[in-house]
Amino acid sequence: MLTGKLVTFEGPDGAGKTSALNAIVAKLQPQLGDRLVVTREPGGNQISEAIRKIILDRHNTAMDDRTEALLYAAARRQHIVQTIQPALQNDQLVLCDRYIDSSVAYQGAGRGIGEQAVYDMNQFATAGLTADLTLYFDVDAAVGLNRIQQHRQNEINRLDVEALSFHHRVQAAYLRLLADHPDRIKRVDASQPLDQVVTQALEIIASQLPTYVASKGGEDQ
Ligand SMILES: Nc1ncnc2c1ncn2[C@@H]1O[C@H](COP(=O)(O)OP(=O)(O)OP(=O)(O)O)[C@@H](O)[C@H]1O
Ligand SMILES: Cc1cn([C@H]2C[C@H](O)[C@@H](COP(=O)(O)O)O2)c(=O)[nH]c1=O
Repeated sequence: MLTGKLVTFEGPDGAGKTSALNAIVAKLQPQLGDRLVVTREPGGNQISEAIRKIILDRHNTAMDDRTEALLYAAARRQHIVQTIQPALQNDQLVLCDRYIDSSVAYQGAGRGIGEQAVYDMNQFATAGLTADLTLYFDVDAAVGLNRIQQHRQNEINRLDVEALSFHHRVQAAYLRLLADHPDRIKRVDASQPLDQVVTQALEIIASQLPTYVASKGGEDQ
């Protein structure tokens, strides 16, 4: 039985997901210890990280859009089987940097393969494993890309260098997902300074998953 919880972090490139995730982990680690699992997509284990290298390599300009979608889904399948599922069976709280919504937004809308088609393909890959809670880091696509250009020049991948119109399609798809799944996806205002982003994200996690994370002023769990 999957008694743990899966929390996913989503948003446009440069929204600040990874920065916020690192700060959240620093705050939750003392409370949760081994009960906390932190991972990312594509990646999280040796096989999925190897697939990540192929997908994000800027030299792979010949990669077909459907090949890209299938590689993300393949990395996800391996990640679920090797990392996420065992942690959920072990009652752990899994914080995952990106998951299936990224595929729907980037491959479905960004590449134009079709959001429903990419979702359906991922149902095969995930066997229906859905996040319990998704934090959507909401920032304008241009602001996110600008942050990467200004501060993260050393880590620009094959998707980051796509045209602004691609990133706008991705952002629009995310906003549709947010509207369509109000129970699962919660908005974080990622245009705020990082410390405020982290506070808001932690408040949401505490309010949605009180058995894992004590809310501010509440008793430690
Ligand atoms: N709230 C913020 N305000 C200003 N800059 C920020 C904020 N959050 C993160 N940054 C900076 O923006 C850059 C991108 O942040 P980060 O890598 O956390 O984004 P990300 O959402 O994980 O991006 P990607 O999905 O492309 O990996 C980093 O240089 C980070 O220091
Ligand atoms: C999971 C997933 C990711 N992507 C894109 C989004 C980003 O541009 C990169 C991952 O890089 P990050 O620095 O780790 O955010 O991959 C995607 O297009 N589809 C997906 O399913």
